Amino acid sequence: MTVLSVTGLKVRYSAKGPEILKGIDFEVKSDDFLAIIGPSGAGKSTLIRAVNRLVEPTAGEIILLDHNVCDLNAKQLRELRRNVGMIFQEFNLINRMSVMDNVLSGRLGYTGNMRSLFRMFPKEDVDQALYYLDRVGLSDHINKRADELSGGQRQRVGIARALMQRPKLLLLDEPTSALDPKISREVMGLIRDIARELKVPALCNIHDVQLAKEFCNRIIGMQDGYKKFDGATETLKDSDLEEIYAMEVL
Ligand SMILES: Nc1ncnc2c1ncn2[C@@H]1O[C@H](COP(=O)(O)OP(=O)(O)OP(=O)(O)O)[C@@H](O)[C@H]1O
Repeated sequence: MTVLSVTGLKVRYSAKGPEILKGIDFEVKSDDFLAIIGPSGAGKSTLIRAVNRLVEPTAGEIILLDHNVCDLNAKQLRELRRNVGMIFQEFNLINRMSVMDNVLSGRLGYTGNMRSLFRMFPKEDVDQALYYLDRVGLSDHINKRADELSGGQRQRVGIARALMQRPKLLLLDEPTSALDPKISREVMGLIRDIARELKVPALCNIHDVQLAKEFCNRIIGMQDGYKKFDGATETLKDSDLEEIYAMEVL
C-alpha cells in the first residue's frame, strides 16, 4: 500500500532564491524504511520537511494518507500532521520537563484545551507512555529531567514521544547525527524494529551511507535538488554512490 506519493516536488525558500528541490518524484509504501542520502546541501532535509508542509512546496503534488497535502487548509493540515511522527537530529525535547512529560507531550495535539492547559492526560495515555518508555529502554528514567540524559537516551525519548501520536508515517530528520557511531547504530536499530512491530513506514534523512545500507530497505540518493537514485538497498552500487556524491569536495 502506498502511504505517501510525491510528484514533481519543487521548493524555493524565497521567490528570488535558488530552487532547492527541482522536481522530485517518489513513493513510500507501508513496509518501507526509506533512507534519503546525499551530500550536504542536496535538499534532504528540505524534502523531509516539505512532506507535511513544514516547508511550503512551490510546485508538485504530495498525497499523504490519501490527502492532497498542498490543498489542505490550516485546520486540515494540523489534523493530518497528527498522523505523522517526527524525530529530529537535535531531539527537540523540553529540557526542564521530565522524561514522562516530554513523552506525554506527543499527545497534546489530541487532548482538549483545558486538559492540555493543566497537563491532565487520560490514563490510557499515561499507560501508553509507560509502555513506550519501557520499549525504548528508559523505564528507570521516567522522572528525570530531559537534560539529565545522554544524547542516545534523549533520542529514545524523542522516539517514544513520536510514537505517542500513533503515527501512520515517521519522518526522521538526521536522527543520529548528534550521536556517536555505536549509539547511532543502537538508535537506528531501535527505530527500525519498532517501525516493523507497529507496521509504520519511515522516511529518514541520513548522511551516513553505511547506516542507511545497514538499516533501510530502500534508498533515495539526492544531489543538488535532483533524485539520482531510487531503489532497493541491495541494488545500490558503488558507481551510484560516486554519482550521488560526485560534487562533494572530499
Ligand atoms: N530556511 C531556509 N531558508 C533558505 N535556504 C535554506 C533554508 N533551509 C535550507 N536552505 C538551503 O537549502 C539547501 C538545501 O538544504 P537542506 O538542509 O535541505 O540540505 P541537506 O541535504 O539536508 O543538507 P545537510 O546534509 O547539510 O543537512 C541549502 O543550500 C540550504 O542553505
